[in-house]
Amino acid sequence: MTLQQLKPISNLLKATKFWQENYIILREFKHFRRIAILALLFTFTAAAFEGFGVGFLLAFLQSLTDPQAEPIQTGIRWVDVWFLGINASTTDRLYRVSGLILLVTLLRTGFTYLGQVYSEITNHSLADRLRKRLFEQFQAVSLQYFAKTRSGELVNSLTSEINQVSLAFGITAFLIIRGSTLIAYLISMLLLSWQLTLISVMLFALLSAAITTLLGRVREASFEWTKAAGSYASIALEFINGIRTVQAFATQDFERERFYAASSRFKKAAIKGLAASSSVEPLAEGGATAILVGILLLAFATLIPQGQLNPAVLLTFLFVLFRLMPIVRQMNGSRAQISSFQGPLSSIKELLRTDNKPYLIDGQLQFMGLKRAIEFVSVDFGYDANNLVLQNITLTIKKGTTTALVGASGAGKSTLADLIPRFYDPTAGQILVDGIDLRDLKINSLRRQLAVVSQDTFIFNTSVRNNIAYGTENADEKAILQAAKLANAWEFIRELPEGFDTQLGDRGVRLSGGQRQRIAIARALLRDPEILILDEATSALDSVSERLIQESIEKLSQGRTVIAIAHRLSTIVRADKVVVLEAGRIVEQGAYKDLLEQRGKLWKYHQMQHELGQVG
Ligand SMILES: Nc1ncnc2c1ncn2[C@@H]1O[C@H](COP(=O)(O)OP(=O)(O)OP(=O)(O)O)[C@@H](O)[C@H]1O
Repeated sequence: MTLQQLKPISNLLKATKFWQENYIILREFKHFRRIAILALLFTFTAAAFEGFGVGFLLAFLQSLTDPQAEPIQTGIRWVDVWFLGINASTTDRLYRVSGLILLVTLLRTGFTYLGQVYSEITNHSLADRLRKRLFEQFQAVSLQYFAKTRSGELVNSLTSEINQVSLAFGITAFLIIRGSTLIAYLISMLLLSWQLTLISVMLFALLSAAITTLLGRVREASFEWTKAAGSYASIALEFINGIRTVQAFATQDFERERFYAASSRFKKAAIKGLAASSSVEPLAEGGATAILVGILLLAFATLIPQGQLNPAVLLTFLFVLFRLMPIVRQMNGSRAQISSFQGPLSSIKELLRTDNKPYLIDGQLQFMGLKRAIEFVSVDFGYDANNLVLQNITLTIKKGTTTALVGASGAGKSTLADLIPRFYDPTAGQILVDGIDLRDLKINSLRRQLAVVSQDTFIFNTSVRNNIAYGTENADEKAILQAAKLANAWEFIRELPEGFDTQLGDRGVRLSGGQRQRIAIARALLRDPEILILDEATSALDSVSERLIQESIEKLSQGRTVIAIAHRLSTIVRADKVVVLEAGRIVEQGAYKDLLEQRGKLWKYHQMQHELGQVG
């Protein structure tokens, strides 16, 4: 069967509610559909052999219990003569049929094995695709999304929830595998005795209805469980990330309460979920045993005395029923498990949705470098629509100049700077680069010409060398060394146990604030950006580090267009333009000297800072 011939089947599938609800995940199967189809083919072949096995078993039992009766035949002459040995002696027939049973069993187990392996491959390929899709999603959404979402929940989704979703699909595959065996058995049962089959099916249907009601509760409990797990992960991550603050503020008791409460909520939700899902199997098992006993009694009381059933058929029927019962039980257990994965499933589906998240739409034009100026034209911005953080910003930043942003904490300096690399888009107004709207430029072509040096530079868990070369392709050793020297970082790198090869971050050496900043400066120097965004450190450094950093920042700033979130008087004095922000509005802008002469906001600000002995 070619993939083209499967089209009608896939169209039928797409019309189902199951497809529509899970479309966002199911469409991933197209990337490994051949493997998925092979898994199904192997599974169905194994089921077919299961059916043949039952037929041969009946032939065997009949030859054993009633050797005089007409041997069971398939109607295919050569099969009946050669394999079933209808013309041979009873003993010979028994040998041949036993051989057939053995052969069919071997083939069945072989195909079952292949079916399982291929469905596992399908399953893990799905998890892999989903992880990568989520990664792409997180890369594509605007930073605004992350400002509103708890990172612990996102980490939980990327790790544990994805696994649960892939497990849910693994179990679905298992249900298909077991379901096809079940069908093979049902067909065999119908051929053996339609009366007994009818009664069994009716009783099992009743049992299944009872289980379905129970599954509703399992599903509900699973949503609570997912919520509790996400919230726990979030609190745990916050606790680990904030451990220094927790200890410094002696808030261990407060954090303990929060952590314990989250952990207990998690425990309670998990117990509730597991209690609900675990009640399914015992119910299924008890019910199935009762059904089996009922059928036995019925057969002995009516069908056998009336001659409608011979003992060989009853024995085979019972054999099939015995084989069938664990399958029904496992299938019900699996249904319970799938229900308990509804929470993670819907959370992953929610994360994959693209219609309810903010995205930065990439532009078409290549940024070829700044020629004249960056202009803000009546720019408004708010992290949410009804709360503007920047209002009516009109500002020109000329190429090659340094612009210092000054203002009280929370005035909007960082937010204004964040609009230039398009971390966020303006809510109203425009930002123009040489007359072209920032939104029309290819984001990466713009960002490649830009470096941000900030006080909270992220140091990756890798070597010093890789940390400096981060974001610069094909950086050679000489250039890295030169950048480190210019950034005044070489002095301390040289002292590290393995120099440039020393591992930094979690697994290695921890750097001081000033050292981190010098790594950031070296990183920016190597990148050689045209536009530099400088978020000066507010934290006080010792005078030596301060001077070293100051010096390297001056080197870094030479010949570039610099936007500095300025806390140091030296930066403000050197700036070509000073922009004073107050509650998201520009209240003054101009040359430092001119503004001081005007005795306006900057002057007042300056006076105040002088009294405190600082500028920032
Ligand atoms: N991710 C965010 N989500 C929502 N609001 C934010 C976010 N980041 C900043 N804000 C808010 O925007 C306003 C401006 O913040 P911003 O960080 O730009 O100020 P700032 O002048 O740089 O302050 P500081 O000097 O303290 O860094 C503040 O009221 C702040 O609460």
